[in-house]
Amino acid sequence: MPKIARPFRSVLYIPGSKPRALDKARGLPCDAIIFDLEDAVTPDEKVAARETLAGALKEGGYGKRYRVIRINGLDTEWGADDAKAAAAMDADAILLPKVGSPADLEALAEIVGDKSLWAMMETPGAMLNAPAIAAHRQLEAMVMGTNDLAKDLQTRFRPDRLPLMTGLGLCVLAAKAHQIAIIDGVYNAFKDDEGLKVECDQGRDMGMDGKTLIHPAQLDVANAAFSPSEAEADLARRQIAAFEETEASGQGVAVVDGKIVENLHVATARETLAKLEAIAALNEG
Ligand SMILES: CC(C)(COP(=O)(O)OP(=O)(O)OC[C@H]1O[C@@H](n2cnc3c(N)ncnc32)[C@H](O)[C@@H]1OP(=O)(O)O)[C@@H](O)C(=O)NCCC(=O)NCCSC(=O)C[C@H](O)C(=O)O
Ligand SMILES: [Mg+2]
Repeated sequence: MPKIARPFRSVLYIPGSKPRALDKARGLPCDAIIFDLEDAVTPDEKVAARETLAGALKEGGYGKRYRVIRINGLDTEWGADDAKAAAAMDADAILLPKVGSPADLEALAEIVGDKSLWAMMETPGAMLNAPAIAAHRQLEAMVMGTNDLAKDLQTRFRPDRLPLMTGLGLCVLAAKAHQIAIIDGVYNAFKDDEGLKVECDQGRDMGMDGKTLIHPAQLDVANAAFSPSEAEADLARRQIAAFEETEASGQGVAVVDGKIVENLHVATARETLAKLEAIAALNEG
């Protein structure tokens, strides 16, 4: 059973210092929002951003969008105060940047109590400690920080993300083993829909639940890429029907479109249809 079962196709970062963007998000088709107090906010705006964000969340209006607050690291001058303030705000989870080990999450839990936690996975150390981080009792999701990871690895940008693949793969494995959500990193060229689509499809194929985004123009591409397609839904329905028919006749394997269908394929087919229902429920009202 996943720790948190709901769509996270599109997870939009919004700088906590920008009232206009905070307001605009109330009407944007994103599954979740990360209200950012870290890298999107300049040092001289950090304290004011905390107040601005507290006001926006108090006002509400974010509907069914999952609300996550990214605080500054606990090793910075703002981190502890951010954590205390975030614990008192009306949000669903708190996201800690540059998590290196479960001890970092434990230090945050000491301040925020039993709040749900998310972890930015964005350092080489985090990649190597991914299984232990994913096992933390309060952790609901991992978010890939591919900019910081690329910086620490001293890689060059490549459309195929080859230099990041080991880290991405380790985090996907850890998240799946502990049944928590995993959200892919941002695509910086926010006007390049084509490139974004390629990266979303790659993340989806790896098993990511969705993509973090930096601009509203990226939402439609991510929502489409991480939703089951019509063809996938149709295949899922046909696989379930064929398998039930085969089972009724006392056999364990059906064939659809020339390929075998066993009970594990039916489990995947049911997950596909459940995901579509969850997306429809999110879009209602
Ligand atoms: C990238 C931007 C700086 C571009 O901003 P701007 O030039 O204002 O864009 P537009 O004029 O095209 O904006 C059009 C309208 O959309 C609103 N807007 C823009 N961005 C957002 C947003 N993220 N959420 C909600 N609304 C947004 C504008 O207010 C305009 O509204 P209106 O005037 O009413 O029409 C900007 O998009 C931006 O700041 N994006 C977020 C950047 C960010 O959050 N960065 C940090 C997260 S990424 C990260 O940290 C990576 C990770 O840690 C790693 O290591 O990889
Ligand atoms: Mg980062």
